Amino acid sequence: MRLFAYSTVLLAIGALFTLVVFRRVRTWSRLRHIPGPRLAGWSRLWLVRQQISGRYMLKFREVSQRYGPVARIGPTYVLISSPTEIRRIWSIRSGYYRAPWYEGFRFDPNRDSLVTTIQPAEHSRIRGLVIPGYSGKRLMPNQEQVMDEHIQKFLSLIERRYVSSRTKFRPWEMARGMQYLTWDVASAVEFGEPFGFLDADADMYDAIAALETMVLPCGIMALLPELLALVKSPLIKPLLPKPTDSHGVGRLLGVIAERIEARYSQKVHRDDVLQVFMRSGLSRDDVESEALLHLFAGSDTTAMAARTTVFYIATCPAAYKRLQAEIDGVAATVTRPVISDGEAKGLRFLQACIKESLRMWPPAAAIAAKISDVDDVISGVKVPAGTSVAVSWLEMMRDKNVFGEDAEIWSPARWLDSDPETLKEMEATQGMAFANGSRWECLGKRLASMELGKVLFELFLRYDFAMTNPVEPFQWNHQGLTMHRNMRVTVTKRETDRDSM
Ligand code: HEM
Repeated sequence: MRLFAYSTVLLAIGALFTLVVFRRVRTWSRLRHIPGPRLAGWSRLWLVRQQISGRYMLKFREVSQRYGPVARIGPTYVLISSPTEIRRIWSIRSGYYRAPWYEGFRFDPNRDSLVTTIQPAEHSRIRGLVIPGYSGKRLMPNQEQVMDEHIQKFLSLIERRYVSSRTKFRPWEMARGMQYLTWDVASAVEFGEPFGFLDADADMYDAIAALETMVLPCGIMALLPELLALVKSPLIKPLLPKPTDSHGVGRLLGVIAERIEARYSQKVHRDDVLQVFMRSGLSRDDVESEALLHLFAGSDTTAMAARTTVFYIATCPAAYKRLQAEIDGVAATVTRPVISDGEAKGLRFLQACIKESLRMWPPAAAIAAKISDVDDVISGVKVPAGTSVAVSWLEMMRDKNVFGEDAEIWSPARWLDSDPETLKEMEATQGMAFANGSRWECLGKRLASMELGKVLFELFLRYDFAMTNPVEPFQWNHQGLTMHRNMRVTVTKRETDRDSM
């Protein structure tokens, strides 16, 4: 009897093992014609390892260079790098939609926001409802005014605390410093009231740091949906941050929940983004998700773009001089105390510096997998339906066929002296930094561009910037979004101290 029981168990284990092996081989063979790292074809653990390394943007580039424009990076994942093919796949009528990868980035594992909504019809419906909030029209006070107030606060903070001279050395940690600005702008635009990071000159409740640590688990859940299912389970859910926690993300969520509750119970009325979302016809749960997305999607991306631009300018003397000459040329005639958005947009070299920085290091360079229900041919390679198609951002943005032999170099002048045909191709490729022309085109592009133009103009008008530690100017970690640490900058006043340092 016992022998019978043992052999039944052994048989069951054997059958299960055979089934697993059979399914693995079947999955592997669907993309066996596509080259890539060997382990990647068999297991998602290769991708998980890249995610954990905090460097996958670089690794993806290496893979594209080694294996070509279509490379296999997972049992059901391919990585593509051709700018024209990426634009085609992301275009509105391509038939591609978001892969389940996006679901790993839900704020609440049981609820979607616009950015995690996969089904195209549902995505279009929500997008249509939130667009008025992002357009910034008819909001009071207008978003430019709100932004100007915060930029003034930001400049006054630098002036008070972070200007160095020969007798004072007060380096500025630009990574966090820029985040305080963008988080306060985003919250003020959304709720009519900032979180107060600039006033505190601190990461209030350690919320930004806590959020940064959450990106890695989200990235892993995006690759392993089984884990997402576990997180939804009653076993794990109680361990997740709650709005009642006194620190970190929990506290931040608590502040946001209080603000939303005050609005719904009509204790407060303001004509801001939140109010527009509430009037849009979204359910209260959806308003909460979209409010979080508005904050999270815009703050760190914009901060990252701003500090990368300062870094590139500070390390390129030719561009530095040209930018300062452009700024000085208009300084006496532009709107004070903060340049207007229209005026900043008219400064061609300033805009070229921003564009070039977004090209060299696109802030939202995630796996961003898209999927199709029909077979496709990408760069001449057959890609079966149901394959998740990821983007090799650096390889695309540094494509020599588009940007020329010096594609590897940060050179804003390329945006001013290229012929119209080349420029058109460059614009279309670089525009992918905001997913331009796609059904997922960034809804915050207007706000981000306004903030970048204004803040960079005002910073370079007043100050000189040098990386405090040129040997290791910063540390960084890439989890789809690049997070900088210890990006210490020496800020000096242009008029007085420039020549004496
Ligand atoms: C330099 C700054 C920014 C960059 C580079 C950027 C980039 C992007 C990219 C590439 C996407 C497409 C994501 C995908 O589908 O995989 C996206 C989507 C989105 N962005 Fe931005 N973004 C920036 C700033 C902002 C700001 C300031 C906001 C909010 C105020 C914002 C809100 C959104 C939203 C809501 C979406 C989702 C659109 C949709 O699914 O239809 N972004 N962004």
